[in-house]
Amino acid sequence: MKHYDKVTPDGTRDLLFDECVSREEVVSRLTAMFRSRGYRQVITPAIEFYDVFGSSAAHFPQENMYKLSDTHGRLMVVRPDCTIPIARLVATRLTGMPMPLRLYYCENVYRVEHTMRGKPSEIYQTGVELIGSNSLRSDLEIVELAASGLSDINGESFRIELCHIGYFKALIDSLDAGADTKEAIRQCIEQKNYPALSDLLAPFGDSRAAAALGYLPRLFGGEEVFGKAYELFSENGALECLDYLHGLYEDLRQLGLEDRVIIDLGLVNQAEYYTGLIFRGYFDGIGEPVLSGGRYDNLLGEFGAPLSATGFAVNIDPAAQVVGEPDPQTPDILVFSDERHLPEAVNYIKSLTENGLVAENCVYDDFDAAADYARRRGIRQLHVVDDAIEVVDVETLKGEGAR
Ligand SMILES: N[C@@H](Cc1c[nH]c[nH+]1)C(=O)O
Repeated sequence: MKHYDKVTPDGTRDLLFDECVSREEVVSRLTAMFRSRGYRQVITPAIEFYDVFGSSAAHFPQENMYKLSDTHGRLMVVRPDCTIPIARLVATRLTGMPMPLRLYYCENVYRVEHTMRGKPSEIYQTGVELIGSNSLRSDLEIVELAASGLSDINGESFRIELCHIGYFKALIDSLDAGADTKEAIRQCIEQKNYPALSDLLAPFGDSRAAAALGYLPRLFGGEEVFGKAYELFSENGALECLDYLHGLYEDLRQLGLEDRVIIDLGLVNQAEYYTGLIFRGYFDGIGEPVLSGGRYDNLLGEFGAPLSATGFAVNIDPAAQVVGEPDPQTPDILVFSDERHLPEAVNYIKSLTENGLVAENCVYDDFDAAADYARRRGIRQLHVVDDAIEVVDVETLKGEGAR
């Protein structure tokens, strides 16, 4: 029988020292920013009933969720997303609160990764949800907050791609095709698979919607994208969606974000709860998105509380790659004592740490072993607690009365 006792499950990994520090750094910068804008933290369980994710609307395909059963045999999932449990939480416990609600979270999500491309299944995210407002103001707040957060981590080296899913919906709804074909078209647009897309659209001849869908992956860039998109298709609600996105883009330009924000009308994410704005954030040199978000005005209604909402989540690990070399976490002092002075040594460590130093307790009984450990660990000072404190410089092993 094959044993799996020395490996971690597919898509997961252990994180060591510096990686933990970089993670914490990203989380603390972002969450401090969220709090400074009035967002408050919530924590939802890591496991939820399957029905939360898999009921009528089924925003996540069941094959992408980790499942287990509880003691009553009921089907559970390990949360694949934070936004859906927050919709459940708000709808069941917070509808009496003054709206809008500003919530943030910092949690792992788990998504089964079938591609075998080494993508993670366990994704640590921090994000915000602004619930109870359907105005442009709230989308502007959210996109600006995303930009401020990315800039706080990586200066000017980021970009945000913006889309309005309503434009795609207007096009696809104008096409006389079955649900499977529509989903196949969406996937080709998302993956910018031009040959397969034109094959799928060929049966629709010279329909304007089909022509616009074929062009969608190329509707990418700045202001000029709007001109082209209006020209390609403006019926069936498309005009209103483009106007909305255009207004938002103008406001972001006035905020000085013109060079950071890109319009990408081909951004047709899989998470089907988006109803309006969709956006993604990238860092220069990091291939995967570090941030994703958008407006979801129907999700809370599925839980019985018809409230509009918008938000985003940052994937911490790709973001942590850019925060720079963390502090090597070497203690300042190793504190050594003989057995008779153990309590004094413990108190001495406490007094050092109260003064902002990092002091480690030595577990060895003999001085040479302590000095050897300090050298290997890069600790420069060894403090020997006896009737008095003796300070020994580890590099030279010289000090007052060094032996
Ligand atoms: N939950 C989404 C991000 C999001 C937050 N709010 C809205 N969208 C994701 O993981 O991609």
